[in-house]
Amino acid sequence: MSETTIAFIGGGNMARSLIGGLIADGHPPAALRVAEPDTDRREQMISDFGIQGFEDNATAARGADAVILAVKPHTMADVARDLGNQLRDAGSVVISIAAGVRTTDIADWLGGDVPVIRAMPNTPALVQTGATALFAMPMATADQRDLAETTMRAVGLVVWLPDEQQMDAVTALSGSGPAYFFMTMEVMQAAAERLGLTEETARLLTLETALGAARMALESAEDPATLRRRVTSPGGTTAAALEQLEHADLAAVYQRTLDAAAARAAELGDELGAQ
Ligand SMILES: NC(=O)C1=CN([C@@H]2O[C@H](COP(=O)(O)OP(=O)(O)OC[C@H]3O[C@@H](n4cnc5c(N)ncnc54)[C@H](O)[C@@H]3O)[C@@H](O)[C@H]2O)C=CC1
Ligand SMILES: O=C(O)[C@@H]1CCC=N1
Repeated sequence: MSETTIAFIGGGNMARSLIGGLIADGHPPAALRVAEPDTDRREQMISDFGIQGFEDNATAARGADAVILAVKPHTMADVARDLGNQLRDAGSVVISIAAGVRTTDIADWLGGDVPVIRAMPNTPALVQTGATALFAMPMATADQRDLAETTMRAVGLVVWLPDEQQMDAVTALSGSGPAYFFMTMEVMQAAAERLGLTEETARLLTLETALGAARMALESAEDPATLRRRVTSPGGTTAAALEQLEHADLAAVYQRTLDAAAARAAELGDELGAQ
């Protein structure tokens, strides 16, 4: 990737994943900046990645090609209001990764004519297998969209959304989604340990099975339902196992799971937009 200067405002979990993924993709650490008020976290980022760290948001953002707002949704209004004058004048591409917070609200907090791009990445960006959805305000230029896309593509898959409302569904699916798979791994490993495997054996087999299934589903021309049927011998072990998942109504559980996340994203947007 070219030496685009990217400033992260907020150096928490998601910024760390994006920064790690960008560096693994070859982005020069010297062209990455983070503004993080927590001294320990800031120093850790500087020593882990060799990037530039700042206590002050405006100093980090000054002259950057892209400014990624990576603070918690509730902190976004204050951060955007403080950076507004500077970002409006500098022409930096402003990308928010905050769940729920709408582009028009961010643009208002920034003080008006700023074409905000909203992104919903996920933490596997750290290992360059992230999945990011992007939405740009209509006033964003092709160059601004390109820069956002190139930045996020360096750490994984990118899709564009035609409608910002879909961002709540994306947040529920791929933004929060790694946590659902991690929880599945936790409980599968624990169940295998109760069946008598050692912790290490159960861990390795759980993780490799998850990776293998995801890779196979991605690379195969067949859909997951077909791949599932191929594991399931009639009267065999998988059939006995899947009967339990069907009994637990996994489809309903996942519908409620994604509904809850999407509803929370919409609620955050309403709550914070009223500020
Ligand atoms: N963690 C995840 O998997 C994902 C998170 N997001 C979004 O990314 C954003 C950040 O989330 P996380 O990294 O998980 O949170 P986090 O709490 O780990 O990071 C936020 C960071 O912002 C810093 N901060 C607080 N006030 C600040 C200020 N005024 N100026 C600059 N920095 C400030 C905090 O010290 C903290 O290090 C959120 O809006 C979240 O919705 C989006 C996709 C996935
Ligand atoms: O839990 C959250 O609110 C954030 C957004 C998506 C993943 N983590």
